Amino acid sequence: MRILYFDCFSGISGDMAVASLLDLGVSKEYLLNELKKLNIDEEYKIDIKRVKRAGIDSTYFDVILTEHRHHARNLFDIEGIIDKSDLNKSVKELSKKIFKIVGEAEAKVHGEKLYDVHFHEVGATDSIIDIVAFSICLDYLKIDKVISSYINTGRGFVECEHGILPVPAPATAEILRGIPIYSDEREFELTTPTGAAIIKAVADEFKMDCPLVIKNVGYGAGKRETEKPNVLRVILSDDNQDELFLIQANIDDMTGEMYGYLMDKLFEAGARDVYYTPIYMKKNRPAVTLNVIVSKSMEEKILDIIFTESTTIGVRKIKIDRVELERETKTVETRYGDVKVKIARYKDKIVNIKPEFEDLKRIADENNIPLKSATQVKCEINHNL
Ligand SMILES: O=C([S-])c1cc(C(=O)S)c[n+]([C@@H]2O[C@H](COP(=O)(O)O)[C@@H](O)[C@H]2O)c1
Ligand code: NI
Repeated sequence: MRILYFDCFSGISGDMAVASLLDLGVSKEYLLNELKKLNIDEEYKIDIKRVKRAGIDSTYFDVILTEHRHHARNLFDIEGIIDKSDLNKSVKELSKKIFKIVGEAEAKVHGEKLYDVHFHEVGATDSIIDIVAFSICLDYLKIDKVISSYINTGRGFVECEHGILPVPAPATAEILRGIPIYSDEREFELTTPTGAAIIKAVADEFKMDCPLVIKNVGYGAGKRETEKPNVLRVILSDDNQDELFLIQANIDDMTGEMYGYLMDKLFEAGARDVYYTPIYMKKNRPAVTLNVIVSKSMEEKILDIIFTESTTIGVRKIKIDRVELERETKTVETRYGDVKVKIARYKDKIVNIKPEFEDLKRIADENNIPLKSATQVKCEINHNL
């Protein structure tokens, strides 16, 4: 599984997000060629260079506006530019999802209707390029899961076209509802509305202590130099090449509460799977087999938990092989909103299309409809794919 972890200890902005993915290895030429598909070349130039932030060599990405004409574009105009382009479907969907998050927050903060919000003068082109560039880079990396740290927003005040705003800026605060945030002593805006919308749109989870097998690390520079490194760090974790083991133990002397706790701990520590099977052991004792599937790099951490949190004094370890289908995750628009869908292929043919259960659950809750009805969007998904 390819996991991308966003380490937002100095926050996240649109520029930093794009820069971090370029630093991770996305082809610069590929990104620039894809961006041409937006057909707004005459409005901007792109500056990509290497800079140091508190001694860390990082990639810097900036959009320089070449026109001083004001493009007071609303969400409808921006969706039109994206839809008319030859960008691929996933890039279009993700770009529109991010823009909608920014638009909804601006609408809420300024008390306007979503499609009445005007993305501001300079902001429009800049945000279009940041958001679409990010979507192109993420699509290029073919990531299975995105995890983010808690978000450092910065603190103090920021001056922008509105005048002076508190940090996090009102739109940023609105976007980050429900997401864990914090700030340190730095009196700057570390997370911008665009950065917040990007992370909200793509992160499947927000957690600080995350087991990762580091394959590659990228650093995207923030605009200003601060004492602490003002960079967004991204970590690519890919344990697909890792050897896999099935660890088993037969246990007849634990309580149900202990089994529940043990399973939570094992998943948190990075087990690929944990399951219990009921068995009868020696002396006719009803008991349980603990089964844990784990990659070699996580094995020690998992054994530490088994031996401290269960009563077993030994385990069996079996090396296992897997046959995995090629898979990709797409976001599909439905009448109830966006749903993530996992598509699996066998010999180049689609053999399975599965909407994320969590998204169906959200649809059922938000629309106050039975889960059974939410699962009926499957037909719509097949049609819109
Ligand atoms: O232009 C507008 S409406 C605007 C609104 C807000 C609100 O919080 S409301 C904040 N800002 C500030 O503009 C810059 C640019 O942000 P990007 O996300 O476009 O990079 C940033 O300082 C925002 O806080 C602008
Ligand atoms: Ni605003």
